[in-house]
Amino acid sequence: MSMQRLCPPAPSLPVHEDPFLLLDDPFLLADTATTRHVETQALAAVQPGETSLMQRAGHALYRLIMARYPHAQNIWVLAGAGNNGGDAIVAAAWLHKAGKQVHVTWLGSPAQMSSDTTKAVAAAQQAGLALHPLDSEVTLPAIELMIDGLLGIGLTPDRPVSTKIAQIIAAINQLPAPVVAVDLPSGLIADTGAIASCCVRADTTLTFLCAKPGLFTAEGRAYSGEIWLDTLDMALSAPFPPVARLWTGVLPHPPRAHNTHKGSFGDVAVVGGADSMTGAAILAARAAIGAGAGRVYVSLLTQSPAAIALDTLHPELMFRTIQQLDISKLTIACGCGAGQEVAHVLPELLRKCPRLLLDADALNAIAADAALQQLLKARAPMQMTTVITPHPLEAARLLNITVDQVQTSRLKTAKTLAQHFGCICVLKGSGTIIATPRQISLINISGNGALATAGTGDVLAGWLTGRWSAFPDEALQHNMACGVWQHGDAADRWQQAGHTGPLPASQLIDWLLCA
Ligand SMILES: NC(=O)C1=CN([C@@H]2O[C@H](COP(=O)(O)OP(=O)(O)OC[C@H]3O[C@@H](n4cnc5c(N)ncnc54)[C@H](OP(=O)(O)O)[C@@H]3O)[C@@H](O)[C@H]2O)[C@@H](O)CC1
Ligand SMILES: Nc1ncnc2c1ncn2[C@@H]1O[C@H](COP(=O)(O)OP(=O)(O)O)[C@@H](O)[C@H]1O
Ligand SMILES: [K+]
Repeated sequence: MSMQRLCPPAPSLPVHEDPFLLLDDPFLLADTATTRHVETQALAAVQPGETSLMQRAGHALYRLIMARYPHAQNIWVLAGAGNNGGDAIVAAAWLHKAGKQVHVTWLGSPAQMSSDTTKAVAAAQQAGLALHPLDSEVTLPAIELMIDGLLGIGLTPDRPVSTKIAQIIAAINQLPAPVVAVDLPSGLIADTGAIASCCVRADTTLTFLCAKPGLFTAEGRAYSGEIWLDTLDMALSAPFPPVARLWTGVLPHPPRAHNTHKGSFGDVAVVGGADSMTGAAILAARAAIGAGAGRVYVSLLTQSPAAIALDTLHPELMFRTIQQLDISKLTIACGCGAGQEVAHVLPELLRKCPRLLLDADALNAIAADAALQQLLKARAPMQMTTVITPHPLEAARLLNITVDQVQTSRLKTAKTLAQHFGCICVLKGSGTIIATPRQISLINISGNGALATAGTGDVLAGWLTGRWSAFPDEALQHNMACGVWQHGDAADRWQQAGHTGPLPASQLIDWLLCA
């Protein structure tokens, strides 16, 4: 069975430590250059008389449409001039043979067709299916389904979508009928998930041969809908390095053993909560205890005498000053609502804390101070481990680039930060990336816009720190990826329960705890 749904994923989590056998693992993601290599090899592997890759792709598309949209009778197929359009034309011919009312708008011309597209066009016409130029009117009474075969991996990323295609994309996005995208929603850049200038908003995307990272991060999730992969029955021999891997679940842990005690799960401190932002530190601390830490301390940075010294809803949290804590024995989350005060405590934390997660204001302080950057870089060689959890603006500040530059190259940005500072980088946002200096980057698949509300990042920081403290022997990248996945999964369950608005950060903790 070569077709499978990647997103939302099936509940099981296959963990592959060896990332070099592309196609054996549907969760490995390939960039366009690799996809083209795979395509070349796949084309060479097709024996004379066997169906071509385009025929397989078009037939897979037809099967998916018949399964997902069986009642759609009136179908508008938008076929571009390249092979993406060829795939759509093959599917259109099958749909026509199945008795559907199919209207094909084709932007290609006989003078500029690949040989596979030439065959697809000829076969469609032989089957009695007309291919209409753009200026002819769509005659379908009421369109029930659209097939977007305008642009695939051949989209030139550094040039805006042409006016003609942009107008078609605008028309598609205005119509109420669902859209099935061929390989990629047209306009989405396969390698990054950025959009060229406009993009088809698909309900379902069927991608071919290899899954592409752009479907899963940046704008990808918003434009791709449900994502399916068809490997076109290719069994390829040569290994290709993937660019990233999807992270789709949580690794199982044995239940807490009978003979454990609070000391078995480590101590966490949350350093943050400057004036008027104490809530951020409380959120992180509550999340840390929920994630499994044995004891959780809160070190508030506020100087206000009115600052809280007890969380009445979570009296298990202990309020201490940093001076009262033994930094060298703790797992610390620093930054949650920490304001500018954090710059004063960071040097000591960076020098002494063995397991340090840096978020928000801690990252902003480091971005603004070369000496702090040196201290951060010095940690890895001294066997001290760091996780940073920037959102795109914090990542931009750390690298002195723009948010747009971050969002148009999220995988590269996360890897650069991990390598530059010798840490694990959790680059937040839709399709959160978990990068390390050397391992393959992971893209988290869970989560949704309900998380776009203040404080959910503080909850993530605390949750990850709590997991780190409770499971110190688990491979850190996987540990952090599991925590990121749980955080997103809580928001997915919240939506599945029928909520449509934002998920308040304090409630997010409750949803994390009732997984
Ligand atoms: N590899 C695989 O796994 C397999 C690949 N297969 C399929 O082939 C697809 C790739 O086909 P492809 O190479 O022909 O490119 P494609 O996406 O049709 O785009 C080319 C067209 O887009 C146009 N164009 C480009 N940029 C533009 C812009 N900014 N604005 C406007 N136009 C722009 C460009 O025009 P030009 O640059 O020539 O002016 C040209 O007309 C792939 O996605 C998959 O569906 C399957 O059949 C089998 C397995
Ligand atoms: N649209 C979205 N899809 C998936 N995750 C999201 C989305 N918006 C926000 N999130 C997640 O919510 C959290 C927000 O963190 P952050 O921006 O630091 O917020 P704050 O600083 O207010 O706590 C991150 O984990 C981020 O990945
Ligand atoms: K497309």
